[in-house]
Amino acid sequence: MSTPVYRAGHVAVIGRPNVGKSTLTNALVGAKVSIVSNRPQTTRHRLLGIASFDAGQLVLVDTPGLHRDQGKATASAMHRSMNRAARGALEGVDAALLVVVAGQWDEADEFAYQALHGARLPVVLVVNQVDRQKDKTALLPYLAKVTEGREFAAVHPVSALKRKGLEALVKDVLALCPEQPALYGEDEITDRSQRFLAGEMLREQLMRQLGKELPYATTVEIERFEADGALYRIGAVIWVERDGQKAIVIGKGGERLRDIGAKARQHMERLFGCKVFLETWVRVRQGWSDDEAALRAFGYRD
Ligand SMILES: Nc1nc2c(ncn2[C@@H]2O[C@H](COP(=O)(O)OP(=O)(O)OP(=O)(O)O)[C@@H](O)[C@H]2O)c(=O)[nH]1
Repeated sequence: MSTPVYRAGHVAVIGRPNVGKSTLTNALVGAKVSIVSNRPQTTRHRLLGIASFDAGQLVLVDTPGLHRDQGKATASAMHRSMNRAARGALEGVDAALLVVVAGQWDEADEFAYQALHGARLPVVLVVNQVDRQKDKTALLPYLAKVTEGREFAAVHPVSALKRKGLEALVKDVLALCPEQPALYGEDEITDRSQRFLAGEMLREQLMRQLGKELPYATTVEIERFEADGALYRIGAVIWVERDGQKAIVIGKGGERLRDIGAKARQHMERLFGCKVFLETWVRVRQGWSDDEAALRAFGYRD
């Protein structure tokens, strides 16, 4: 009897906001949550989660270079920069999951597809949220339309929320990964990595929601990270350099910071699988980026 093949690889999870990337990642990672972020990661990839199966391991990564700019680039400028950006961002990635919402295909979906295609990476189309489609007969024509003239290594209608269709998806994605041993241990979950991840999730929301307005010298420090039964109490400081920047992050009536915190908390709860009580403060520390001690405190130096 031949030994079963074990495959492992890095898989980019790409898609516009709210399509269900986090839900999908979490569903794939499953109960055996083994999120590791204290290992050095290439700056190009941000680790989302590690999904381990009998037949292999998928290291799910986000590739920040692939997100469409919030600004209004012209189509041609966008196309010019796209392939270059995609190639860089996707270095070391074995396959990509392009997540879309069943029944929808808009400009942002097309942008992501073109970027992935330009990088010559196998793209698996994940048609998510099929459970929300009332008219089940609409799925086939939709699939025919989106696959026409586009190349996908596989197409999988799924419901990340209801965990439907994931087994077949995993099988096809693993098939695109090289035969090699697991890249990470299955039980590397530690408070430290969760603490680190909490900071990353807040940082991600700052980037997403502030875009170009995000002051360059912004950093996140997790001051407090306590597990209180099934509740995590997390206190985070967002450091900026000037009062004006503080006002930008906080927004009118504190609305912006509230939105940023709410979304970050939602992601933390999903990834950690428990309730999170998140408190955030914006503090000003002048010239912190020049200050060696401050950089050390924020984890920028050993
Ligand atoms: N009905 C249904 N809802 C889903 C499914 N997948 C995700 N959702 C919901 O869609 C919303 C967005 O899901 P997320 O996983 O946060 O989406 P995301 O792509 O990670 O969003 P960003 O972080 O903003 O990019 C949440 O309310 C999810 O519960 C699904 O398969 N079915």
